[in-house]
Amino acid sequence: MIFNVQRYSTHDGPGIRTVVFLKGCSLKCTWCQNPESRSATADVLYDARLCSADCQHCAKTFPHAVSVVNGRITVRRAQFQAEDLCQIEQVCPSGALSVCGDNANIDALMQQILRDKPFYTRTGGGVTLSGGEPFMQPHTALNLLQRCRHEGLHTAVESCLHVPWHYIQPSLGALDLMLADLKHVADEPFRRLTGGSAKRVKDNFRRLAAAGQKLIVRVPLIPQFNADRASIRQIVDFAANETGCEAIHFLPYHTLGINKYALLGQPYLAPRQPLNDPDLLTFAEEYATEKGLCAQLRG
Ligand SMILES: C[S@@+](CC[C@H](N)C(=O)[O-])C[C@H]1O[C@@H](n2cnc3c(N)ncnc32)[C@H](O)[C@@H]1O
Ligand code: SF4
Ligand code: SF4
Repeated sequence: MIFNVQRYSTHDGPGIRTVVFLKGCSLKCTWCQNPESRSATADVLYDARLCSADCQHCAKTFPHAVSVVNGRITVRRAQFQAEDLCQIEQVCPSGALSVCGDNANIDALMQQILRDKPFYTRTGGGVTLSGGEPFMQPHTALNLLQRCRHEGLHTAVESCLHVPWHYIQPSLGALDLMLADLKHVADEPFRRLTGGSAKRVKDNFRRLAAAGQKLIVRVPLIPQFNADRASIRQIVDFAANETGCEAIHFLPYHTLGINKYALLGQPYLAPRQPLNDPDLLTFAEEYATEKGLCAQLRG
């Protein structure tokens, strides 16, 4: 199940890349820029700004999932049946209702990826799997990585590492670069704001180090979570001492995904202002450099 294929990306590994976004994640980070990636199945999105509420085709076709209350459309996303999903975009003339997520045909996906092979070759680029958490679909991830490797393409994965090791390990033989998040090293804040276990992530970092995996650590800097000097010190110390990474990238918190929560009918629980703390970013860069890491701020 994939939800997007993005061509000509330059932020998710070296060179020009195609990024394939897989659905499903075992974390629920409150700040996630891709909330539509988190469930493993297709999501119904409803954008009230595009709906005139006049036609009411949706309520007539899917009375079990859509009703009209005081002239306004009310969508109960969980009530849509699997067979409704392929009709939704035909039924709604304005695009207010749409479906996110599709069962990928790997052959068709590879054909699409290979169209840009000249760009990858010229720039040292390739293919990055992202999400969601790509390793939540371990067989699809392995299949795609092996096929890209067979075609001579550089391969990368963006992962939160919050999965059982045996979901990750088989892919390592076909993986050139792991871009792995180290969101926090302390269990309490990690559990509170992502719903997961920092220990599981740290254990997987140690296993990647033991396997000699080429690795870049990424740290999203999130206010009221880890965007403070004490947390940054702890994270950088772990990255420097236990991961064998070649670089660390800090990603300042942004709110670009905020509108997608409304489309999913979910509340946005993270801060509404992006991180704006140049001194903290300078501190993070300098502290990581002091610890022997190649540090970068990424937009
Ligand atoms: C959407 S995630 C997908 C990969 C994987 N699930 C993960 O979290 O590493 C891609 C990158 O975006 C970062 N990210 C997600 N939401 C963000 C936000 N609101 N601000 C800054 N970075 C964010 C993640 O930390 C991760 O490095
Ligand atoms: S079919 Fe689309 S435009 Fe028409 S009422 Fe339903 S959501 Fe609105
Ligand atoms: S791990 Fe990544 S995809 Fe999953 S919720 Fe967190 S930021 Fe989103």
